[in-house]
Amino acid sequence: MRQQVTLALTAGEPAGIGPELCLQLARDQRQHGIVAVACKHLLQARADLLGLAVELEDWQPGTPAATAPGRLSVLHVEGLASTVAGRLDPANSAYVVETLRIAARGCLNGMFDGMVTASVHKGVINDAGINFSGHTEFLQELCGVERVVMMLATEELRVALVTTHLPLKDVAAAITPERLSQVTRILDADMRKFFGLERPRILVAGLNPHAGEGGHLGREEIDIIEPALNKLRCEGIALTGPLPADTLFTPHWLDNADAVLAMYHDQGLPVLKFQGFGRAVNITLGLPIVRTSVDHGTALDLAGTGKADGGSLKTAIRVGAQMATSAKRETFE
Ligand SMILES: NC(=O)c1ccc[n+]([C@@H]2O[C@H](COP(=O)([O-])OP(=O)(O)OC[C@H]3O[C@@H](n4cnc5c(N)ncnc54)[C@H](O)[C@@H]3O)[C@@H](O)[C@H]2O)c1
Ligand SMILES: N[C@H](C(=O)O)[C@H](O)COP(=O)(O)O
Repeated sequence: MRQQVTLALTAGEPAGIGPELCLQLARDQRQHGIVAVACKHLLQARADLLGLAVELEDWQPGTPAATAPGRLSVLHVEGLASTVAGRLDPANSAYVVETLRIAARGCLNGMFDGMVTASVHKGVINDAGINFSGHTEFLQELCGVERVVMMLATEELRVALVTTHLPLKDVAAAITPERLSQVTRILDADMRKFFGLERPRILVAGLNPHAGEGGHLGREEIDIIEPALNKLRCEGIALTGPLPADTLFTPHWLDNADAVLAMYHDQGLPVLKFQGFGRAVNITLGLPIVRTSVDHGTALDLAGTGKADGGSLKTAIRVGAQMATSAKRETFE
């Protein structure tokens, strides 16, 4: 019998905290079917290291995933070279990327209702000669869509980004009318689709200090951002901005908004992580599949200690299941 929602959970970087967070999760009763897409020897080795009594069960597509405490369904992925907690090994990188590919393809072909990702280490994947800037960009390419949007969210704040994993020196050139329009439309549409907002109210940050100070501190607001926002307003999207980013994240603005659209990674994410690190979710909008993730990285310093906090993974699973349920409802309506 097929469960209501079955999520693929990729365990991420083998040397990081991902494998143990998957095991920690399996200690409790789960509401949704969760299938760890990972090497079962890695999970067993980490369970042994931490003394976690979790029974790993081979999962067969089309069957219910384990939800009982102490049991975890696993879709085994071959190719792991080493399993030492805290020590990166480029020889593991192809395996890591393969877990993502299997989970994403499983979502595209209906085997899974969505995927939740533990963190990967972008550096070691690139060290292995694989061009990889993040799950977000990888899934955009795998799913064959032109644009996706990274959004991190807590219960109180949602922050989406116009640009993602880009060197700061390249950000200004990437803020084009076309990108701004695509990102804003995706943000508006997916907040309606997945979060039930009838007309999401979006605050848009400027790029330059003080949103350009009338052109004296940069012209991107006047030449690119304002004209693009004006066109989008004519489509019915509720936009405020461009606002100075330093004062945008204050109750005056946030109390009457549903999301913030920041121009670049470290304009928006430090605020979100200061507000809710450890309980936030990273969501990829604009994909034909549901994908959520944790708000933290591989935390190599904690791997193998059992001290990593699983709060964000729980949020990622809860939000992923909620989005998958909304997507299914839309399909059947
Ligand atoms: N979703 C993802 O795949 C993802 C997200 C962010 C960063 N990363 C990657 O992770 C790697 C390391 O990044 P970083 O060092 O900037 O960030 P990090 O989140 O791994 O670590 C930052 C600090 O937070 C702590 N921390 C992180 N997760 C924690 C948890 N669950 N419980 C308790 N403490 C926790 C760490 O111990 C460290 O002190 C990089 O390669 C980065 O690209 C991946
Ligand atoms: N920007 C994300 C964060 O800071 O949490 C992180 O790098 C993960 O990105 P992907 O989901 O694209 O791997």
